[in-house]
Amino acid sequence: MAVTTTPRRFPEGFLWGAATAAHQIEGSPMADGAGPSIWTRFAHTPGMTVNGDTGDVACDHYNRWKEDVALMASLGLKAYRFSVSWSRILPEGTGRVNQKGLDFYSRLVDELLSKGIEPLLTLYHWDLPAALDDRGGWLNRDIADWFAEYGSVMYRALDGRVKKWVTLNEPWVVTDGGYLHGALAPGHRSKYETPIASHNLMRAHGAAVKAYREIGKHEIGLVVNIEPKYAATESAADLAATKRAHAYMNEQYLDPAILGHYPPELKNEIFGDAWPEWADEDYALIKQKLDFIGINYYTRSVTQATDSYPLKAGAVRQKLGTYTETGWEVFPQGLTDLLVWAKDRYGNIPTYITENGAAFFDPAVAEEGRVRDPLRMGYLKKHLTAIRDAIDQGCDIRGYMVWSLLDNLEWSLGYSKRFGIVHVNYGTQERTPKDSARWYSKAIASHGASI
Ligand SMILES: N=[N+]=NCCCCNC(=O)[C@@H]1[C@H]2[C@H](O)[C@@H](O)[C@H](O)[C@@H](CO)[C@@H]12
Repeated sequence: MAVTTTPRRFPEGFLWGAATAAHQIEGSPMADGAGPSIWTRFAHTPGMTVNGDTGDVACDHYNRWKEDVALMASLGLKAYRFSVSWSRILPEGTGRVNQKGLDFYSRLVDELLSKGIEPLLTLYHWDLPAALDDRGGWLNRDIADWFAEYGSVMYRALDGRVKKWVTLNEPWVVTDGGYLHGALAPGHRSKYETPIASHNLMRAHGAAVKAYREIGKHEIGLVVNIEPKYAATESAADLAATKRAHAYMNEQYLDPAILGHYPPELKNEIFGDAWPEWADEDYALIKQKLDFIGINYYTRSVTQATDSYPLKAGAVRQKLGTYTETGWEVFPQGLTDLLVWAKDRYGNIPTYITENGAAFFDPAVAEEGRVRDPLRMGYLKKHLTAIRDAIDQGCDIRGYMVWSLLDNLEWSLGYSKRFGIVHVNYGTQERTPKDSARWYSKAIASHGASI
């Protein structure tokens, strides 16, 4: 008997797109009256990035935005997730608006819409205006008002043309990288600053959502990077470490945003006396109704007890695992597990996979103009299948944004890691769609049936 398999189709209206971030692709950080960001400063500080790489040129998207939108259209993208550089809009972070900065994003949005590509706009993707960092940045409680002011400028300018807004990209990485371990801008290393920065990020998120409800008429959400933690053994120590790691990365941001409280492990088992007592009005500000959440998924972590500070937990490399160029295990089942966990904990809020992708060593562009990246194609296939499985288990997944459209500046790792489905020759700025881009185009055109 012939076995008929229904095509692995995705829900009607599933939003197929790709994601980038301002500082990673735009270049020209100081053009047209923009102010410096903490990443302009950090990357120009000797030793902070691989090879001293900076965002001064990047993918020159600030000048090539029109051709990049044409490229997105040629791939059949239905959506494009990008971020706005706060210091292009408000060079001092607050007060004076730089109209030329606003005009850049207005033109970009109009071009996207003219090609039938839906814009998803992230207000904050790590590039804080340096002028605000000089005033304490995420350590200054006033930043909730500064961020709401910036958001309001953007809402008034673009709401309606932009119908899906994101306040923050990955508050966990901003805090863990920028304030605890110092690998990311502004490069602090303080157990005491970390909870304060994290809490102010969430207060700012709440203030920006509140401001949106006054001005906007569409949708706004929060994007988090979460990563399933699996205990390395059933020992009490490893189980406790796994619980701490899960609370610290996966619950720390969605819990206050949606449930109105932090996981108790943060104070009781991780930060201790470094965890301040927060006022009730802070929790009320943070807990604002969200229209959607964005989940950025890259990998899992098999977790054991370690003497790491202050988490006392760490990942165990899997002997039989497959790893990407950034040292992350390829584990698509983790995405299914995580989406089901989020559905059960947070009430099946409409969810977008706002980032998913991998850096593999890509060959140079072949003479016939091809870039063969079978490992990336396999990664995308497996993770889209994992999303299908989560949908079959009742998760309300509305779309998928591959990270990333273009090879780009991988923060402190500079240009040494390539996540793009489109290859960028940084010398000539030539874009070459990789095999994974061709594969992704087919997946979009077939609503996932070709996966
Ligand atoms: N172990 N381990 N864990 C993996 C933890 C992942 C944390 N990094 C991210 O999620 C960043 C996100 C960022 O938005 C983008 O701007 C970055 O370019 C990508 C790629 O790095 C990802």
